[in-house]
Amino acid sequence: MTPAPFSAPVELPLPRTYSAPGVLGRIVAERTQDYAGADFELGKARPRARRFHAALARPGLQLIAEVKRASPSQGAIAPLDPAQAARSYVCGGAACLSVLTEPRHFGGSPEALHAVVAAVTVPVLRKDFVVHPKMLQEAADWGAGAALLMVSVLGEDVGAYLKLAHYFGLDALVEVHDEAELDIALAAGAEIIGVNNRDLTTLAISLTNSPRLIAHARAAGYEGLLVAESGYRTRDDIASIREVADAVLVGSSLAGSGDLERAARELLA
Ligand SMILES: O=C(O)c1ccccc1NCC(=O)[C@H](O)[C@H](O)COP(=O)(O)O
Repeated sequence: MTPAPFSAPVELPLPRTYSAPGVLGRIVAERTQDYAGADFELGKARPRARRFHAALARPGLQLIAEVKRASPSQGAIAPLDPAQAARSYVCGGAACLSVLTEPRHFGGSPEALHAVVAAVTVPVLRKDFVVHPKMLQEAADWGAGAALLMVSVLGEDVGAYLKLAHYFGLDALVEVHDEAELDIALAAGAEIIGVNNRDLTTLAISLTNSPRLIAHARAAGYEGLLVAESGYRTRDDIASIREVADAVLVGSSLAGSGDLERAARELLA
């Protein structure tokens, strides 16, 4: 695929304190503190390879398999070796990988991302709670092909973060949970929208959320890629999004399965 040239001048999002209710609010406050006063210089624009986008745009439902060792909803999931987990997921048919880099609640780390990028050739998403421009620069420096941007955290600032992700050569998975957030993602020009079934303030999951909002996005004329996220455990679970989503992002059920390659293959069968 020909790299897309970067043209627009970047509107740098000013680091500021974001807030959110519940568990999400606690994590966002911690990540804001982690990056307070971070050393950040914009530097040069980097070419966009759009490999993450291309991998998800292939025909059929694509799998983004997540390297997830723990979570607020499950506690400890599995003491995965990131590189080994990544190789197993790819052998099981994953098109892309998602790697958590948040350390306190998800057992993630920059090292996990480095290890995965070195172990496989498929594009890798940096999964974190982006609250500072430095986090996108790090994602690019660490070899990720994409970063997560959450509308529930960034609100209208997601547009500026999206442009910055592109400036750094990254694709962005812009995550929404309800209609209002979807409208913000659409207005921001998101090329890839993820619909989370998990309400991150209560941690409750509803598998009807993704198909509902995916239908809503398509009805609004959205032609970008749509990813269903969270709570999927079985082939039956993904039946409702198989024909409507471009990809499904799965973490806990694969990571905790004991046989990651087989679990990924069986989910996609
Ligand atoms: O997974 C959690 O408990 C969680 C809690 C608070 C904020 C975010 C959280 N998860 C992040 C994710 O988006 C999921 O890791 C991802 O969608 C995969 O979900 P699952 O397959 O249900 O592990």
